[in-house]
Amino acid sequence: MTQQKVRMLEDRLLYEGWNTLRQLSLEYQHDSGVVQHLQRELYVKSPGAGVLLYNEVNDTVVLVKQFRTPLFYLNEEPMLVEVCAGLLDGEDPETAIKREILEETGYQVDHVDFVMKVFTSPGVVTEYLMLYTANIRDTQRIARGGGLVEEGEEIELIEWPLSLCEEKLMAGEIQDAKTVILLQNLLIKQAKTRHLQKK
Ligand SMILES: Nc1nc2c(ncn2[C@@H]2O[C@H](COP(=O)(O)OP(=O)(O)O[C@H]3O[C@H](CO)[C@@H](O)[C@H](O)[C@@H]3O)[C@@H](O)[C@H]2O)c(=O)[nH]1
Ligand SMILES: [Mg+2]
Repeated sequence: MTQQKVRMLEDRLLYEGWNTLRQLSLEYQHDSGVVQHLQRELYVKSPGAGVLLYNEVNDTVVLVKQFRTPLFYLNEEPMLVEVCAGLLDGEDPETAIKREILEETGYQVDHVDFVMKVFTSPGVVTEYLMLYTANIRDTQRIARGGGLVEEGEEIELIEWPLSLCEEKLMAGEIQDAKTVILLQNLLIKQAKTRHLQKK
């Protein structure tokens, strides 16, 4: 970017809690040369990581289901099915996601493959997610998982055949964006492999 296009006039703290709400005043220069004054609220939130756990032997995917407050607020079904994910908590993303996998699902995973970094809501929220896939086997499940009760977590494990995930994706029944991205990524990779094998 063109730092010269944008100049910070003020960065004001509106609220500091679990996350931080700020208000930026900016001077923004359009390509036409017109300079405009913008005020933008910003929810400053630490980054996270998410992982698609794929069991190649069973051809299944392990997902988590948990209560999500924003959906409750919107009067939507608040128990959301997602890939395992968590906040980085100051750790490097790979260490953080391996810890989350164990805490939430009970699987011990030594290797994860990086897929992509995505900004989850770039108009308002600073959050980005580091997304991974990991191959798991039944024998790697060394604990119950379920999340940290002392932090208010109650996580149900779900193991769905990949074919069922695909059906749900196509029916628009997977509502969490990081989960949609990772499932589509796996399905595209598998389709590409099949295509290459046919050649
Ligand atoms: N006290 C308090 N605790 C909170 C608050 N918000 C979240 N927590 C606690 O913070 C912990 C967060 O759990 P993680 O597993 O680390 O994160 P996550 O909620 O699964 O978030 C992941 O998915 C999100 C949704 O897609 C992502 O937004 C996030 O970056 C991350 O990837 C939970 O124990 C939750 O109760 C809050 O406002 N107050
Ligand atoms: Mg989590």
